[in-house]
Amino acid sequence: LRDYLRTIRLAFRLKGPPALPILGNVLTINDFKKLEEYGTNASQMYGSIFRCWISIVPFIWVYEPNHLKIILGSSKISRKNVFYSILHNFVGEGLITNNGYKWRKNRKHIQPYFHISILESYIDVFLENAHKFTSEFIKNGEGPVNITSFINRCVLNTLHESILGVPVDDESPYRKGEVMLTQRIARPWLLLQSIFNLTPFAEKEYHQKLSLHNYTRKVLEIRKKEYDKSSLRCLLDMFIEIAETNKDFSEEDMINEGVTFMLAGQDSVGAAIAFTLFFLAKHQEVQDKVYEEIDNLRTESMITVTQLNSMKYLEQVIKESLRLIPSVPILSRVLTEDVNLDGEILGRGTNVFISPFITHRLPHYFPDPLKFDPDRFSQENVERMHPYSFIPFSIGPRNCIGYKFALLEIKTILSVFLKQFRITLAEGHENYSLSYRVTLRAKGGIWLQLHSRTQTSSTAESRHAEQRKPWNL
Ligand code: HEM
Repeated sequence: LRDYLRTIRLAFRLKGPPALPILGNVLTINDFKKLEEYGTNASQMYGSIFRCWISIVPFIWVYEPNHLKIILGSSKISRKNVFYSILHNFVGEGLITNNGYKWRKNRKHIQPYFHISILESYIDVFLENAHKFTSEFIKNGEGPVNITSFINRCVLNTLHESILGVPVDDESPYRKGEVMLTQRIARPWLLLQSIFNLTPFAEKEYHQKLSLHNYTRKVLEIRKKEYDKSSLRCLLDMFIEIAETNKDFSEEDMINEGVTFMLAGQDSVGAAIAFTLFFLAKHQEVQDKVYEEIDNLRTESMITVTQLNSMKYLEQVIKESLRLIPSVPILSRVLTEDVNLDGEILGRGTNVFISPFITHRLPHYFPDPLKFDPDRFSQENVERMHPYSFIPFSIGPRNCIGYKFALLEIKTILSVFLKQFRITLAEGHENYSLSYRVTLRAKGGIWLQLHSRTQTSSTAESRHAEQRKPWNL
């Protein structure tokens, strides 16, 4: 109670958007235009921190890189808060939602499997799915096309094979699924589990979780039967290897983490690819430079980590796109110690929102912040950048474990696709409007016009598929 009263006193002193009695600011969560406006102008409107109210609970928004260094730089200062416990209902208890010993133990076990030398083994899967994705348009014409659902399907297939080790089938519950978190925040009485349990949403969520977990359990059984230590094919195989030597990594851990990785790597990557394509279609001169970089690569049958790492300009473009539209625009934490942010004391127990979206638009770190300019990420500019000013994958001990995986995947898909097609924006779709459900997305999708770069529609996909071993389910 004392911690709560301290935060209330702080919240009354700080500036923030106008709030309704009892509801506070929760209605804004479905007002994407307002969210975008606050996100873009926060520092000019409110200074270096501001408050909002989720019903009667104050949340403090923190976005200055020096403040983020204090909060995200150490796992002792903050922990994941009640919103992540709500996500337990969806993803189960995995790296994203856990705190303390459970999180530390699993992160330590899994981290080595995200070393670049191991990620290399996924590149075949990335490449095959990149060719499948691209060949859909070779077969079906050049548009205009809403590219979003094609990207999402490609990303789902890629994850299914690299995390679970099996291709997507009709039974896969990962094809659908809906996070209830934002709906619950918009109706804060649903944040009380006992009330939420009385609603049909609770039952839907329960069945969703059950099917995700049951399906993953079934796949794990298959992987166990096929397990061959000398050729680990997917992340579940690696989990089996961890469990062999670590008694504290149980079957439940494998399932919870399997579900977590499947959900963490989908919409985040899908949004990053879709928005990067949008910006490339809008900025032809940038697209030309990317094409120049990938033109020399022979991506038909193989691609290596070295080649992917050599695509420096493409990486700058992806980063600039993630700066403007970070797939995960808001994180949340509760402080476990008092912190002093330039003279403002945030007490233990204070809930904070951390917003990559706001940080990435701070004009004192990114001049002319709304301008799409990949040169911000040239090597010399990056050397001068505050390390906590660009945080699409978060930063510190709880950063995204999958960020290298994501960058390799995104680069593979984009380079194969852009080698085949020049893209422009479809008529009438020159702008996007944002919507938000834990990740950002383009309302109505991203519409592109495709222009084939080669007249001979080489069936690179089939050539590549011939070289890969078939999946033996
Ligand atoms: C563009 C793509 C991606 C973006 C922008 C992204 C962003 C993030 C962010 C911001 C966090 C921190 C979340 C928080 O603190 O609440 C995070 C955590 C995480 N991400 Fe990603 N992610 C991406 C792709 C992936 C992929 C492909 C995977 C898995 C293959 C993945 C797995 C995870 C996991 C397991 C965590 C929790 C890590 C921990 O707390 O130890 N992510 N990601």
